[in-house]
Formats: sequence, C-alpha cells, structure tokens
Amino acid sequence: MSGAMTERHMLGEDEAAPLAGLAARVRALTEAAVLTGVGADEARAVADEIAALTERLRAVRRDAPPFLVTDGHRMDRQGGNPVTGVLNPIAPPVDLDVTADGIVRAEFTLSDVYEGPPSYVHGGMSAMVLDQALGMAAAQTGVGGMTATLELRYRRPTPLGVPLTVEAKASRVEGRKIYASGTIAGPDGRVTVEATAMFVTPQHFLVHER
Ligand SMILES: CCCCCCCCCCCCCCCC(=O)SCCNC(=O)CCNC(=O)[C@H](O)C(C)(C)COP(=O)(O)OP(=O)(O)OC[C@H]1O[C@@H](n2cnc3c(N)ncnc32)[C@H](O)[C@@H]1OP(=O)(O)O
Repeated sequence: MSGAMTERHMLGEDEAAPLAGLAARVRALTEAAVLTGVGADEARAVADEIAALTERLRAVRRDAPPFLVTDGHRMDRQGGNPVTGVLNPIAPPVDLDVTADGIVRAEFTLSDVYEGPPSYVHGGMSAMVLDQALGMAAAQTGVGGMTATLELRYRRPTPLGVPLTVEAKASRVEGRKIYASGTIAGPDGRVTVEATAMFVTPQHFLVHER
C-alpha cells in the first residue's frame, strides 16, 4: 500500500481546483440524469454529447487517482476517495474534519442519487460514510489500518436532502488492532445509524513505515 502511495501524482491547489470543479459538474450531471424527465430523443442526444466529452477526458489518462497536497493536518488527501474525494463525482463529498481530541466529524447532505428505500438514504451509503469516518478516527491513533470488521445498527431511516452529521472516535488500540465507533444523526440530533469497527494495520505497512 505504501509503495502505491509514493507513486501517486500529487496535485497542488492550482491543479486540483479545476478538476474539483469538473467533478462538481459531473456530480450535478449525475443528479440531473437520475431525476430528468426529458423525452427519449433528448436523452439520446445528451448521451451522445456526454460520450464525446468522456473521450476528451480520456485523451490524457493517469494510471491511478492522484493525491492532493494538503496542509499536513488533513488525512483525506486521496482526491479520488468515494466518500471525501473532491475529484470524485460519486463522492457527496463528505468534508471530514478532525478535532484536537481525535473526533472525526462532518456535516453533509445526501441527494436523491443515494436513495435506498424511497425517500431515505441507502444503507450501504451510510456504511461507506461511517467506514471512512471510523477509519480516519483509527488513523488518528498512529498508523491506521484496513477495515477488518464493521458492524452497523440502523436505528431509524436516514433522510435524504437534509443536513446529517457523522461523528467517529477511536476507543482503544491493541497491538495492530484499532477499535473505533461512530454515528450518523439527522438534523434533529437523533441518531439514525450506529457503527463499531476494528481496523488492522497490515504487518508489511509497519515495515514500510520504519
Ligand atoms: C494500511 C493502513 C493505511 C491507513 C492510512 C490512513 C488513511 C486515512 C484514513 C482512511 C480511512 C479509510 C477507510 C476505509 C478503509 C477500507 O475500506 S479498507 C478496505 C476493506 N478492508 C479490506 O479489504 C481488508 C482485507 N483484509 C486484509 O487486508 C487483511 O485480512 C487484514 C485486515 C489487513 C489483516 O491481515 P493480517 O495483518 O495478515 O492479519 P493477521 O495477522 O491474520 O491477524 C492479525 C489479528 O487481527 C485479527 N483479524 C484479522 N482480520 C480479522 C477480521 N476480518 N475479523 C476479526 N479479526 C481479524 C486476527 O485474528 C489477528 O488477531 P490476533 O490473533 O493477533 O489476536
């Protein structure tokens, strides 16, 4: 894993900003595609235009998503991350912050693109947001690790289109195992999803870090 990290193209702010803008437009396009009511001919015409734009972007292709040059405090330097990545149109994106006492937190809103049961957030999407938040909380303890277990308790439906809060914190470290827990809450502060997870630092990653 660490080998792959060092080989990534690093994007400075000037390079990243227009690509983040591109991702934001594609994000809007995705929502428009899910909700559009245009007729068949217009849908085909737009699809052809999008295919042409896709080819323009493919003209210069990297081997892997680039990383962002960060200020050193942030852990979400993976621009292509599907939860936090500003370069990834499928990311909401969730802007996770870390407080001085190791709490990882963000406010975020999920659009209709993430619908599971009608008018509510897909449970897999909640799991993905929590996996990321708990993983970042685990990384606050030192090296961080790969998700070995992730247990979710869906207490009540999570609403779409309103501000949600995700919070996570590491609880303990036992050797290479890091335990963390967290929640997603609705705008009324009531918890909709609870999560606990164990992350394991791969042995080879510790060797690379020395
Ligand atoms: C790499 C670090 C970068 C971090 C940088 C931070 C970046 C900023 C934050 C990003 C946050 C991202 C958040 C998303 C994170 C993902 O999405 S990760 C992707 C999903 N997870 C995976 O694909 C993991 C796949 N599994 C594996 O790679 C390996 O099985 C693992 C988990 C690394 C463990 O492998 P291993 O080191 O060979 O483990 P092993 O020596 O067999 O076992 C060690 C101990 O853990 C226990 N254990 C291992 N696996 C399990 C399990 N699944 N269940 C229960 N116990 C287990 C063993 O029983 C053993 O316990 P003890 O006998 O010591 O008591």
